[in-house]
Amino acid sequence: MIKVQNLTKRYGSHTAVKDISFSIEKGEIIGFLGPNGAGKSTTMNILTGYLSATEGEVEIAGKKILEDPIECKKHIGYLPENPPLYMTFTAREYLDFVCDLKGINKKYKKEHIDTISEKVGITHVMNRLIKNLSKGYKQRVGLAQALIGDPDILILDEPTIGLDPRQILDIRSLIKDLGKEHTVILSSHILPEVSMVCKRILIINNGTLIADDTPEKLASRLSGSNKLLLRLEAKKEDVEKAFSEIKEIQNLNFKESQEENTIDVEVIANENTDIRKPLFYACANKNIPILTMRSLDVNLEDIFLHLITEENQEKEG
Ligand SMILES: Nc1ncnc2c1ncn2[C@@H]1O[C@H](COP(=O)(O)OP(=O)(O)OP(=O)(O)O)[C@@H](O)[C@H]1O
Repeated sequence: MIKVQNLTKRYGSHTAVKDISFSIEKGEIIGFLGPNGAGKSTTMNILTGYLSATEGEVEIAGKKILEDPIECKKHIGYLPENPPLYMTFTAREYLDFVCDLKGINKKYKKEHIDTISEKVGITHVMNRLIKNLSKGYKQRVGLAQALIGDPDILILDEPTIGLDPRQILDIRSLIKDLGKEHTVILSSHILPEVSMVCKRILIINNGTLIADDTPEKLASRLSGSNKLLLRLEAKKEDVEKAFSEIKEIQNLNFKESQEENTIDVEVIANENTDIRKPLFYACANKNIPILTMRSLDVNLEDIFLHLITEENQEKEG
């Protein structure tokens, strides 16, 4: 659906995006992450045809954006960081205007606007002036604007910035729903947001793509192992004895537990092994009750900081 090849963007002598390549298949929800100034907005603006690249190519649905910009733009709905809303218009007037800009047939305009406003939950504010809407509703109108013309790709730049916690939850769940019918690229520096909504993550730092993977794979790449936390009703020596036969275990870290007669143990196992069953049988053989067994996942924040620090250190090195 989207193919980016060797994309570079220079502003004068400053290179904002350096030789980035990736492709996105139909129906994917991609998180585009990076610290401030990393090059996210520049990349998005090139994908949407607002900026031209210094070098490299962008293909949308098989067409090159430089050769066929109008055809490419028909596939894209864009919600910029600051949605281009006209404050003195009502929501309906504004969406009507966007329909005209996008060349929607007059006959279907009303029906199209009604369908979209229902989808983004603004039906009851359609006749209110945009300037009088809350920030959350303004953002919904911005999303409705992006959906006009039924584009198959949605590019959303920091869609929850400046919203209150309730509005953030609402917009996130709306984006998740939209992801069922659209290919979505979501730029954000809010890590939980990306891990909640996206199946694949691209991380950009200093204009360079430093990661492109699922949140789970990024996590295991960071830890290089997998960790489980167990609470067992046993003594440390008995646990050590019970687990001594399991070859995949790299390390055991014992911790004091809050519950009487129990012990917490962090089990670190080899990468790509699932040792839950061997642990269960080892405990069952020694009559050790398992009170808790859970994965200790590395969170996205850890991954992000690790990759960015690693990259910056390599550069300095
Ligand atoms: N028009 C411009 N002229 C010169 N430099 C620019 C211009 N636009 C962006 N830059 C620079 O290019 C780099 C990348 O900027 P960009 O806005 O793409 O980053 P970003 O990842 O979107 O950051 P943020 O999260 O802060 O929006 C930054 O160093 C920025 O200062």
